[in-house]
Amino acid sequence: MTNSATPAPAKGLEGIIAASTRLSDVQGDVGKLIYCGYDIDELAGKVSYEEVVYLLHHGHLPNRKELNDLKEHLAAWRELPAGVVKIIKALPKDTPPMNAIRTAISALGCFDTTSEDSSMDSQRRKALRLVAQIPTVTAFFHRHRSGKSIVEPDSKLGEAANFLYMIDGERPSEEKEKTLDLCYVLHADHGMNASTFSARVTIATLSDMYSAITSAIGTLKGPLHGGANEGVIKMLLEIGSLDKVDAYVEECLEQKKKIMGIGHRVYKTLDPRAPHLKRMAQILSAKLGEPKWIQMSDRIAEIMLARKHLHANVDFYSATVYYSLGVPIDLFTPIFAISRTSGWTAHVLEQLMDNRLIRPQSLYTGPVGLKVVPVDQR
Ligand SMILES: CC(=O)SCCNC(=O)CCNC(=O)[C@H](O)C(C)(C)COP(=O)(O)OP(=O)(O)OC[C@H]1O[C@@H](n2cnc3c(N)ncnc32)[C@H](O)[C@@H]1OP(=O)(O)O
Ligand SMILES: O=C([O-])CC(=O)C(=O)O
Repeated sequence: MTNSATPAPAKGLEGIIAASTRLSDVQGDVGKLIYCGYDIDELAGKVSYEEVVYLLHHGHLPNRKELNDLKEHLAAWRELPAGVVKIIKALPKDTPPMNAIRTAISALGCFDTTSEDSSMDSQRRKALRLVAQIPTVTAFFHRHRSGKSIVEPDSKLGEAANFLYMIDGERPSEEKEKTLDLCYVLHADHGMNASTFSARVTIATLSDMYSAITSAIGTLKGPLHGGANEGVIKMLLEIGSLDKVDAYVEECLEQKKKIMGIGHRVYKTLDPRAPHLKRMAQILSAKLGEPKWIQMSDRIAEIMLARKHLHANVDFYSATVYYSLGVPIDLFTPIFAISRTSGWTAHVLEQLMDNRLIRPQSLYTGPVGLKVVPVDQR
């Protein structure tokens, strides 16, 4: 129901506070990101991804025993039901990995006999099990589509190392493992971003954990959200060299085409995750003898700041990090999803602890008072 006093909607829900959360605070005006009280700059390099998973799921950093228990659970829960492996192997090899992951996570719900158990103990178990299983799903699909045999998870390896092991079939170097671990830390949670909002909307109907995470994966996939990291590297490859950057960006601006990895709904200054990713990208690309990716990125960022007052976001430099690690381009967004599963599941648990259906209003702008004309007279 609307009338002339109804306020216009905030397009894209910009500026609307849709939920309270103790999980993360995105301070867009000053470019700060806080996880449960800790500044991302304080966490980066000091804690592992597993510690962040614990922080998000429990609200405090784990002590040694709590961390060891969490790692044991994660390692024990990585395996997939045979039925889900069968589904993954039946998927077309050329389907985008994000579609395969979305389907497999949904299928996991069908094979979990506790899927509809809404007790908080069961929800917590499912949350952590999904954090453990999404890397396996991703790696199994990748091996399947590459025509290679599946590599079973190695319970002796941590989350980052095990994922790299499952996709490559060999244990990663310490540098590779540490780099991916820090990427996971940086991507774990981010306030009421679109995919987290999807997860919360889904669980708020008292649906199940698998449905909520399936919704989130489908939302993260888009190029305006998590899918932008793949767009960034495709753009860099298309441009090809530093001397072609200016003309490329100018043409995009003229044609009102978006530059991937630039701009953010909340940050009006630099995304605080970007400098960490840029540092990693600089080190890795220099080692590979390919500094051009970072030089091109820097030039794009410089032009976009000068011309549009827009800054680089998390996806801008993560693209060069993953590319330099040798990760296939269409696994960039899945890596984001793997890490963000910790945040999504934490938000689902938080929503369930103080739930109310999420159901905003819409402003009707269509015609009124129409009369039905019989079908053959239309
Ligand atoms: C993990 C993440 O999700 S981080 C974001 C990842 N997404 C991307 O990197 C995709 C590129 N960026 C964008 O599309 C946007 O900046 C978003 C989606 C991130 C934020 O969008 P919004 O807050 O809705 O801003 P909106 O799209 O309305 O843009 C506002 C203005 O800035 C411009 N703009 C915003 N981002 C860009 C960009 N990347 N390239 C060129 N222009 C841009 C728009 O064209 C628009 O200009 P106009 O007012 O002259 O028409
Ligand atoms: O918060 C957002 O809108 C997007 C983002 O940076 C994220 O999800 O990490």
